[in-house]
Amino acid sequence: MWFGSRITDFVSLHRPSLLFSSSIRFKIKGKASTSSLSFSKPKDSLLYEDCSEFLPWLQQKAGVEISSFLSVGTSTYGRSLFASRFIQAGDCILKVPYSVQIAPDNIHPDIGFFLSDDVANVARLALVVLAEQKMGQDSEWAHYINSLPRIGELHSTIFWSEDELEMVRQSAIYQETLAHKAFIEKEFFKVIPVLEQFPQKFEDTTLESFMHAYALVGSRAWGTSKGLSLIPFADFLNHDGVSETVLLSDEGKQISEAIADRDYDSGDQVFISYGKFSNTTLLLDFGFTLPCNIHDQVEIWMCVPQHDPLHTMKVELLHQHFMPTIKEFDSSQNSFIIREVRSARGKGRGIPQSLRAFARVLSATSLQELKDLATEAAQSDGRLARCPLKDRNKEIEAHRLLLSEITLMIQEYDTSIKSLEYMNSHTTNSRFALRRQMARDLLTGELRVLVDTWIITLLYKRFVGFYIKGKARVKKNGRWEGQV
Ligand SMILES: C[S@@+](CC[C@H](N)C(=O)[O-])C[C@H]1O[C@@H](n2cnc3c(N)ncnc32)[C@H](O)[C@@H]1O
Repeated sequence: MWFGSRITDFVSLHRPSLLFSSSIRFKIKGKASTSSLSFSKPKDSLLYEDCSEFLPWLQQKAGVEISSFLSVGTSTYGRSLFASRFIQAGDCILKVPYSVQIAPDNIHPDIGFFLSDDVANVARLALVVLAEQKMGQDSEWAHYINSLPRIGELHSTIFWSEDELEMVRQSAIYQETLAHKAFIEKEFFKVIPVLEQFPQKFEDTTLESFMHAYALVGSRAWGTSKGLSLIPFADFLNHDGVSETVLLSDEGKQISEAIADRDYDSGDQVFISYGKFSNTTLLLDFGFTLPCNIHDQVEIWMCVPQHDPLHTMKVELLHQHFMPTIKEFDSSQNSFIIREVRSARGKGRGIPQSLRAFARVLSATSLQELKDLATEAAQSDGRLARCPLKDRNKEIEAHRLLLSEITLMIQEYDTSIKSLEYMNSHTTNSRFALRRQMARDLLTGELRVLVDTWIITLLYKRFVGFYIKGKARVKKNGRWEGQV
């Protein structure tokens, strides 16, 4: 679906972990099949707060109408936008001019002068937020800045305590969180000279407040055609994993706008899609999870064991064929992302080819087999072990290795999820309870993907086994002989 040719660009909520991709675009695809997932809450469950001054303030600042369809309120997701009248699919529900968006170039030129080029846009925008916060009511953006979540109100795993993080140690998010925190810390050290140069603006800034501002930007700035921007009002829209509404950027008219993908009754909460994100991304970058996320995925680590007599040759072969290795851990380890398979016929993203290839290399027991794999790769497109092994028993062995790895992971995930149940089950700490629920959503989603993959791997292994039986049995003199 394409909403008019005058629209020049899609914009997407910025992903901090994709800091170096300047423009991230998400195409609108066919509607995903999760009709059971509905994010519209019953109207009486909404906690309306008086946010009625926000839109008139922004419209006055912009000098144009921004929306006649939406009003600002509060729901269980924090600040939210609601239909103030019936919305029909295709209606343009908001138009926010570039003039009332906050971009890195809003940074005061004197401050910008002292910033080194390698300070990324997220950090620059975080400095704008910090400077405006410091100005308090004197800020021209005070209405907006005051409406943003405060320290302690964000739930990205970068703000989780060590004990809380322990809940998700099983998931790739654990290492990603540590890496992301280290990255933000580096950005902080880069901007310290600027903070010291302008004490009147930044004297109270600490690593904690910088991280908060950084996470605010990361969870609500949009990658637009003019770079990264905070778009007041539009950033009150919450995420629905199956929504087809995205924020669009019209460079000609210098506005960002959103088109409703469905009908909404007056009073319904209106949603948008931040992108096709797994719970790992949602939790790390936005501080929330979906209970049943159709974009769930899991990272699986495979390694060539040190005790394998062909260890060195296998690692070398994998290197030669560009299998990425993670040097910080162990040069013989590889990580693979497994995504959910969405239909009984195996349509969608199941076991990645690279993972099967890795398992095939792993199952080799002689130098000759490795040489054969290298020759086969050289004779085809250069990629290693992309086709089933000619020796079916070897193919079965490769998938048996995969199965045992996945089985182990399933057991570990199961143990972690069970331990969440027993953990302070009567806790009165609502923040901990919320984070524990997020940990549960994350781990159960990843476990679901693992179980699906386990079934597919098992079926494949069985199928190859039947094939061998069929080949090996030969009818001689009217009688079946050979391997059964
Ligand atoms: C762009 S802001 C949306 C407005 C936000 N609710 C607020 O209070 O300002 C993104 C934040 O909204 C919240 N959020 C958005 N969609 C959500 C969802 N489906 N479930 C839970 N929280 C959500 C998360 O806290 C996220 O970091």
